[in-house]
Amino acid sequence: MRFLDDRRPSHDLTYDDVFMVPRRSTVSSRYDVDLTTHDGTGATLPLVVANMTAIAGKRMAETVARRGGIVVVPQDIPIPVVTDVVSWVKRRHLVFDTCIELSPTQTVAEALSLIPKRAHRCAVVVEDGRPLGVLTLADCAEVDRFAQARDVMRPAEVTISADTDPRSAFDLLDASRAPVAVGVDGDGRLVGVLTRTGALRATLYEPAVDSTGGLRIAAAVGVNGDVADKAARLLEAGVDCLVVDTAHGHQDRMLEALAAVRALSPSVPVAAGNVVSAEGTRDLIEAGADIVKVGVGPGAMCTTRMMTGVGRPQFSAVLECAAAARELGKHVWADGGVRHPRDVALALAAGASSVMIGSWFAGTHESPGDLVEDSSGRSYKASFGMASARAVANRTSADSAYDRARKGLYEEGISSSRMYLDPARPGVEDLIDEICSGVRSSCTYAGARSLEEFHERALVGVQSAAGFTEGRPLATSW
Ligand SMILES: NC(=O)C1=CN([C@@H]2O[C@H](COP(=O)(O)OP(=O)(O)OC[C@H]3O[C@@H](n4cnc5c(N)ncnc54)[C@H](OP(=O)(O)O)[C@@H]3O)[C@@H](O)[C@H]2O)C=CC1
Ligand SMILES: Nc1nc2c(ncn2[C@@H]2O[C@H](COP(=O)(O)O)[C@@H](O)[C@H]2O)c(=O)[nH]1
Ligand SMILES: [K+]
Repeated sequence: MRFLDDRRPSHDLTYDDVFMVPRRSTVSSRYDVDLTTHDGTGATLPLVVANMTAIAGKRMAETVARRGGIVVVPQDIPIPVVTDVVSWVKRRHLVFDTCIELSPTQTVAEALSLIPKRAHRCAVVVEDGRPLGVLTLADCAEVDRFAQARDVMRPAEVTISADTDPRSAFDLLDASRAPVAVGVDGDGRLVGVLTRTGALRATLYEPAVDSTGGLRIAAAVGVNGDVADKAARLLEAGVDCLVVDTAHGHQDRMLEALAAVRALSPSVPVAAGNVVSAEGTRDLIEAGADIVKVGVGPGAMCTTRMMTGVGRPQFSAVLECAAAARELGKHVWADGGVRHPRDVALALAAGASSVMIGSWFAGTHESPGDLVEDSSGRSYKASFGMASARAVANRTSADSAYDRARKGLYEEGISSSRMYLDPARPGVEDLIDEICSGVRSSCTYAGARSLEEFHERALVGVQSAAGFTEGRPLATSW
């Protein structure tokens, strides 16, 4: 990456402060751009979902890995639960979504509480593992809440073998009025469902899979307690990347935790953070990190900068840390503060191998929380930061009352935030589509076919607040 006219600014910058200048290009299609990251995580997209309890659950993990990204399960989840989640995610189908299954006698009331948990907006009525029909929200409208699924369901108009190629599935769905294709195995047992858009996506994205063909997933450990034991159990569970995470990553306890993890000789990459300086990056790499997580204070749920004055504008932090990591043959993830596809593109231009996203994905069907409606009928999910009073209370629930009270005094995150679903993009895959379109297009403007070429060719300038505002679209007239 170069600054325009080699004018490197004397002050630090964040994403909104910068823009990219188009360059002469030989890339004639956005589909010619390869978004694979080469940081050893095996992701085919440069997207990592942040280890936040309100965001990174098993449904998110399945959905994101199917499109090529990777989800980090938070350190606050008990390890036996993480073990179950890892094995569940690895058993998911690579094309079909896992769907909600209802027995024929379950009620419409139950269906209505379950269907909003899936972006494909339906459930499958199943008997002895075989699909009987499909139930959508429309089928449940104006029906007695105690009516049974078998009396309200519609027949599965498109039932296909789970090894049907996605392009044929797309054509079948396009020619029908069915909301989903129901996928079955050779014995006619339910495998999952596929929407028309899902079939399209299956032709465009490549799932992030391990050597045995299971979807990839990462998990985090903190720096407290017996880090080596927790890390060993997560590796045993089969995680594809281990993340050692604490607010202030450039501290002795982190360096000791990394040494303990490295002593296990993990065969998967180890990520660690957070830091915002070249010195911090080098120290973490020297202690054993393959990937350094960069970002102090940019997160949407984060109050660190207001509480402490500590942090660093994220674009400069990523640029400096990525350069330091590259000198040592290692990588950085740009963690936090990403709200638009442009922010992802700029972090990659600055040299990040991947971009970590939390809150943006909180307001989607796939985040773990229940969908709630506000007084005006808009749907949202509740979210919270991992250093918020809510998360600290959860993390310290086994401590004595005194210790909990002591720890409860330190809060650096928001405990309750409403993340509204975008009606046009209510699923995480809709957001991934939007991000990938933006980033592919950024790469072609820079004349790059890969993320490495993008970093090499990106030409970045500094803009005023008015420059940023000029780039925003206008919803109504002046
Ligand atoms: N990227 C960011 O800007 C930030 C991210 N977070 C996220 O919140 C989650 C919880 O992190 P964390 O609070 O580190 O929790 P941890 O459970 O990992 O605990 C951190 C430990 O380090 C000690 N510590 C020393 N200095 C600090 C410091 N400046 N901030 C916090 N702890 C410190 C604490 O001891 P003692 O309590 O005795 O001081 C505590 O025992 C993580 O997921 C982290 O990534 C949190 C804040 C900022
Ligand atoms: N200071 C705090 N930082 C937090 C907290 N919870 C999470 N985080 C950090 O934010 C990113 C995600 O950023 P986002 O803008 O995409 O939401 C996450 O990975 C952490 O580094 C918190 O409570 N306090
Ligand atoms: K913030």
